[in-house]
Parts: sequence; C-alpha cells; structure tokens
Amino acid sequence: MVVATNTTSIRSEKIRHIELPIIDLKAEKSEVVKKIVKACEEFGFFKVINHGVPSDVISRMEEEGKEFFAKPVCEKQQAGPANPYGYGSKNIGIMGDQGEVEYILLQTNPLGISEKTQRISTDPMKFRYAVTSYIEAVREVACEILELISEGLGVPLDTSVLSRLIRDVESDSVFRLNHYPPLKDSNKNTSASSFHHHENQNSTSNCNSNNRVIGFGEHTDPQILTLLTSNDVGGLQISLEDGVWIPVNPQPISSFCVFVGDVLEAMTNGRFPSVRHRVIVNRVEARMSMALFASPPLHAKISPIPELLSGNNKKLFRSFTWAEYKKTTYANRLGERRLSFFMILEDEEC
Ligand SMILES: C=C1C[C@]23C[C@@]1(O)CC[C@H]2[C@@]12CC[C@H](O)[C@@](C)(C(=O)O1)[C@H]2[C@@H]3C(=O)O
Ligand SMILES: O=C(O)CCC(=O)C(=O)O
Ligand SMILES: [Fe+2]
Repeated sequence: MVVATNTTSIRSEKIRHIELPIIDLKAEKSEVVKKIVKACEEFGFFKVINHGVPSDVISRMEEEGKEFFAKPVCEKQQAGPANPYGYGSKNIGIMGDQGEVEYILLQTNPLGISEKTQRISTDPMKFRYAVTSYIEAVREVACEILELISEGLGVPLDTSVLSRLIRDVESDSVFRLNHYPPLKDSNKNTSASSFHHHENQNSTSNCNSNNRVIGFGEHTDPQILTLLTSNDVGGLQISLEDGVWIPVNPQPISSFCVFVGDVLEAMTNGRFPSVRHRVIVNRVEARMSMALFASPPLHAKISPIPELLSGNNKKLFRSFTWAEYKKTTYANRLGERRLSFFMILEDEEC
C-alpha cells in the first residue's frame, strides 16, 4: 500500500527493479521504430542513446545550472517567481504542491529566454548561448522521435503530424532545471542548501531510516513528450501499476529519458499512456535534472490521430486545445489524472 502524505514522506510501498528500454537512435530504423512503439505502449517511457546532442552542449548547460543553484537564495530570487517563469523553491505550481526541489522554469522561445537570462546570470550572453543551443539540439531529438513514432503508428504519409506541433514557432514548450539538494545538507547553512533549511528539518524529522523524502511528487507530464537528462545521482522513479515504483538508473550518463505526456496519450487515443513518475531525494548527493517539455502551440487542437480511430477503436477523449488543457493542468494538483476530465463517457456523443 502506498501511503503518500502532503509532508513528502512515504511509509510502505513496493519498489521493483527492472531493466527499462534503452534505444540506440543510430541503429537500423525499422528496429528503432518497433522498439519505440513497444516502449511507449508498455511503459510510456524509454531512454535514448546516440541521440546526436553534442556532449559539450549538455555539459555547458549543466555548468550553468550548477552555477545558478550554488548562488545565495536572494540572488536566485532575482530570476523572479516560477509562476509563470522564473525561480521556484519547494512550491511546485500554484495549487500548494510541495517538494524538496528548487528549479528554474523557462519559456523556450528566443524572446522568453533573453528576457529571463538578464536576471539569471551575471554573464547573460553565456547563459543564453548555453540554453539556446541546448533547447535547439534537444528539440531536434524530440522531433526525430516523434517522426519515428508517427511511422510506427502507421501514418507514413504524414510523419510530421506530431513533430510539426513542436517545430511551430508558437510552440509552448518549456525548459526546466531541477535541483534536489541532499538531505544531509539540511543542517548546514550553505548557499546551496539554505533554501530548504527549515522545512527540510521538519520533513526529515517525520522520517525513519526507511522513509523516503519526495523531491518531486508523482505526476504525469501534461505535454506531448519530455526529454530529460540528469547528473549521475538517481532518484527518478516511474510507476506502472498503482503502488509499484521502478527506479530509473541515471546511466548511461549521456542518455536522455523520454516520457510520454498526456497530449500524446490523447493523440494516440490511449495507446501510449503518459507515464507517472516522481523523484526521491538522495541523502548524500545533489541531483540535478534538465527537462524539455515539448508542447503544441496554445491554439493547437488536440484530437486522436484519425488513423488510430479505425475499426472498433472508439474515440476516448474529446478534442481540446492545448490552452484549454494547460488551464485545467494548472487548476489542478500535481498528481491529478487530468486527462480524465477530457474522457468521453460511454453514452456521450463527441
Ligand atoms: C502543480 C503543478 C505544477 C505543474 C502545473 C501543476 O498545476 C500540475 C502539473 C505540473 C507540471 C509537471 C510537469 C512540468 O514540470 C510542469 C512545468 C508542467 O507543465 O506541469 C509542471 C507545472 C509547474 O511546475 O508549473
Ligand atoms: O528531476 C527529475 O528527474 C524529474 C523532474 C520532473 O518530473 C519534472 O520536472 O516534471
Ligand atoms: Fe515530470
């Protein structure tokens, strides 16, 4: 039984260690397509290697993140509050969700980036270059994966049906840097740890040695696809069935984790379920992750891909715009199954 409380500590639950799929994007194409489809159906999750994002692009972004999170809190706060874009600590979203995490949320369009970088780094040009080249390179991988997915779903005549949503200049994609300081830091008043000094003492006092402390509570990502990479500190877990959690090893270190988001679940009419995941805080080392949430433009209409509605396949979700979905997302708690608000009921016309 899972006993998840608001205080971010968890008592008894099941953990299962299984090998999650690692897909080599440079392998033979038809094999890659098959493996991606299988992983999306089975887990809504896989890792990719040989993705083509240069290692210096990743390490440059990682350095910028490290530099930012090492600053004193008052300097980090110069980035402005995380809602809608900026620096956040402990509060995730506007609905009162809490986690032992600090983060930066950024828009991915050039204007959004340059507006924020002035407040994030003492060398805004350097920061902007790192973010822009990272986002561009990772977006390309997301597009490649979405094109492989379209092929695997049997829409060979229009393999850009998904990727064009995120290539669109008006794509509402978001970039997020997450930093989870280790629990042992909670007694030190260093710049990297002071942001959670008081609260962490409360949450750790609720834990015995078996208890885990939640960095990022369980949720699905609302967008199409998320591409995430981290340093070599684990903590990410995905869930397949209620109450069973599967730890995601951060290795291979140059890989990207790929998460199916709610919009992809809707567009595949439920064939690729969005994956529930969470982060457990490491007791000794800091985890840092960098996630690109590939989203459609706000006005884009989301409906199941017509090819997936043939035969007995009934339309499961009503059509919605990304703006409508995003509004519902932000009006609900982190762990909510928000797609259920868009499900077509048995006797309902669509
Ligand atoms: C509590 C919330 C934070 C979140 C918006 C929400 O209302 C529910 C979903 C959350 C999430 C999870 C994935 C991404 O990290 C995120 C940026 C997103 O699009 O949805 C966050 C939102 C957030 O932190 O603002
Ligand atoms: O830090 C991680 O590994 C996961 C973060 C996450 O799920 C998110 O930012 O939505
Ligand atoms: Fe997530």
